[in-house]
Amino acid sequence: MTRVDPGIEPGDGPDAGVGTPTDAAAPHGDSGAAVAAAVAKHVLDVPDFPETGVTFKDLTPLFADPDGFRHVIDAVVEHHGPDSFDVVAGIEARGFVIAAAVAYATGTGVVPVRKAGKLPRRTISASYSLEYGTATLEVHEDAFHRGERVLVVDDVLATGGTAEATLHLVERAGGSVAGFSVLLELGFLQGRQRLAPRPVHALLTL
Ligand SMILES: O=P(O)(O)OC[C@H]1O[C@H](OP(=O)(O)OP(=O)(O)O)[C@H](O)[C@@H]1O
Ligand SMILES: Nc1ncnc2[nH]cnc12
Repeated sequence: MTRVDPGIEPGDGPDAGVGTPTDAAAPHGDSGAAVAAAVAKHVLDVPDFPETGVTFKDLTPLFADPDGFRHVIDAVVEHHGPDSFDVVAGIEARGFVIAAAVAYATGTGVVPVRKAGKLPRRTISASYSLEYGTATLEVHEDAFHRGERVLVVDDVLATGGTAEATLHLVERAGGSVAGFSVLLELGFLQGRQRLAPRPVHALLTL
């Protein structure tokens, strides 16, 4: 199946909400420069979203690009190697997209880590703050088997609040975090430090 490019270029239309290519002069990350460049190519910076002062990194063009998407999923799978985790936890919302593809490629399953109030059965929850506000994440209390090795995936690691809350949920639910994979890390926000000593794998670090 060939996807027709909608032909929208950064800078088309009114400025507000269009986005500009992210500034990654020498792209680097934990899977090497080529993978980092493949991510950077499809990231748009959206100023003042969702609130004034925040530059939002929009990865939806990366998900929509067939080569880009395949490239990043392959890089995550390759990094972790066979039999290094039992299940993939995807963080709502964009982490779901990555988790499903990684799980399919590795013959594992997906556990959704959801925003509060979305899961139908008994949950455990953890609240946290991020660049723009506070939120609560939940998993079903029986989401993980005891000792199950969990790969946690998301699109962006910024302050690390979201990932750290997920770490606590996995551990409280009886699992153990084998590692984190993100497509984009905002290194200046030092989220990685909050997750130490668990391994963090970022395809592009800005
Ligand atoms: O490292 P942190 O500072 O915690 O930020 C990272 C989180 O922020 C974004 O999600 P967001 O909370 O915007 O939710 P959404 O995916 O539902 O839009 C992103 O997808 C990560 O989950
Ligand atoms: N600047 C940002 N862009 C995209 N997702 C984010 N999550 C937290 N900060 C973010």
